[in-house]
Amino acid sequence: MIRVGVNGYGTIGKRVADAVEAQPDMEIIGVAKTQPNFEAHTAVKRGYPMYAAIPERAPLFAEAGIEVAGEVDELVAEADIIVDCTPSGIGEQNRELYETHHTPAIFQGGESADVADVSFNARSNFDAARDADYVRVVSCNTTGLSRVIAPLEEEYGVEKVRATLVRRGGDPGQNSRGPINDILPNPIKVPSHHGPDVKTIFPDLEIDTLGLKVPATLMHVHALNVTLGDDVTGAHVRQLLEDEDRIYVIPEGLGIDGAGKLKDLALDAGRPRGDLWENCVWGESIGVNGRDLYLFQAIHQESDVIPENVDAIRAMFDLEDKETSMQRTDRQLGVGISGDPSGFSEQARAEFADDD
Ligand SMILES: NC(=O)C1=CN([C@@H]2O[C@H](COP(=O)(O)OP(=O)(O)OC[C@H]3O[C@@H](n4cnc5c(N)ncnc54)[C@H](OP(=O)(O)O)[C@@H]3O)[C@@H](O)[C@H]2O)C=CC1
Ligand SMILES: O=C(OP(=O)(O)O)[C@H](O)COP(=O)(O)O
Repeated sequence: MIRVGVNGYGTIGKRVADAVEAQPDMEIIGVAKTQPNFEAHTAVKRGYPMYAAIPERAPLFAEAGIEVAGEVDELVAEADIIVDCTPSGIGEQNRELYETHHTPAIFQGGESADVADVSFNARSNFDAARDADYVRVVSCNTTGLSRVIAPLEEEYGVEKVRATLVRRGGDPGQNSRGPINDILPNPIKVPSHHGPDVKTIFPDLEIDTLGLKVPATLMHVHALNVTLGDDVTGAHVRQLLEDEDRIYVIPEGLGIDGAGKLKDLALDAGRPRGDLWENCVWGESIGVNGRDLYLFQAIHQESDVIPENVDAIRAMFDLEDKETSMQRTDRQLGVGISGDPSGFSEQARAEFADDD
C-alpha cells in the first residue's frame, strides 16, 4: 500500500485525494492546508488527517474545531510520496522540502517543466516516469492535447498539429479572475506556451498553439487541426478516438451543443463534483480533408488530470504496466464506466428518438 500525502488541498488536491483513496493499492495519510476554510472541513469529513502547511497557522485550525495531525514537514517525512497540488510556483519552492526527506513528489502543470525529471501523460509516456523521483503531470490543456495526439501519432503519424485553445477564465470558485465581459487573446504572443508544453511529452512533434481566455468557468474548448502522415477517413479517426477510454466522443442527436450541457450530463450521471475526466470530442466535428483532420473538444480543467496523477504514482513505484494501471484507475473512478456518459447517452439518445 503506497502512503500518499497531498500538499495543497484546492481544486486539484481535493480531487487527487479522493481518487487516490478510491484505489486499492494506495491510501491518503494526510493533506496539508494553510487555513481552515470549507475545504478543510470537507477533508476532515472524508477522514483525511489535516497537516498545517504553515506551522504558525496551526492554532487557527484548532480554533475552527479541526484537529491538526502535525506540520507539513511531518507529512512529508511519513509519506511514501507527496502529490503537490499547491498554486503555480509554490510547488517549485516545496521541492527542497521533499528532497530533504528523500520523499518522491508529483508536481502539477502550473509548474515549469524543469521542476521535475519527467513530464507525464499516462497514455503517451507512462514508462518515462518509471522509478523517477520527481514527476510533473502536465496541465489540463496539455493533457487534453496529448490524449488525442498519442493515438493519432501511433496510427497515422503526425506531420503537424495546430490548435486554438479557448480557455475558461477561471475555475467556478475563482471569483477574482476574468475576463468578465471580454474575449482576450491570451497569451497575446503567438504561438502560446502550450505547444512547447506538449513537446515535453512528444519531443519531436511539430505543434503550434494559440490561446484565448473567455468569460466562462466550466471547461476549455480546443479547435484542432492535425496534418496526419496518411490520408484518412473521418469514420476511421472517429473509431480510433472512440476506442480510447479517456476520450468520450459525443454522439450526434443528444443536443449537447456546448460545455454547459456536458457539465449537466456529468451531474445527471451522478459524477462526483460533476467531473468529466475524459476529453469530450464532438463526433460531428470530426472532419477530414485529405491528410488534414479537424475537430472540437472540451476539456474539464478541474478533473482531466486526476486519473493521470494516480497513474503517475503507479509508474513511479513500478507497480503496474501502463494498461493495467490505466484500467484500474478508470475502473475505480468510474471513468467511462459507472456514471458513464456514453451509457447515459444511450438512454438519452433513446429518449430523444422517442421525441422525434
Ligand atoms: N484548476 C485547474 O484548472 C488546473 C490546475 N492545474 C495546476 O494544479 C496546481 C494547483 O492548482 P489548483 O488546484 O487549481 O489551485 P487552487 O488554488 O485551487 O488550490 C491550491 C490550494 O493550495 C493551498 N495552498 C496555498 N499555498 C499553499 C502552501 N504554501 N502550502 C500548501 N498549500 C497551499 C490553497 O489552499 P489553502 O490556502 O486554503 O490551504 C489552495 O486552495 C497548479 O499548478 C495548477 O496550474 C492543473 C490543471 C488544471
Ligand atoms: O494549466 C492550466 O491551464 P493552461 O494549460 O492554459 O496554462 C490550468 O487550466 C490552470 O490554468 P490557470 O493558470 O489559468 O488556472
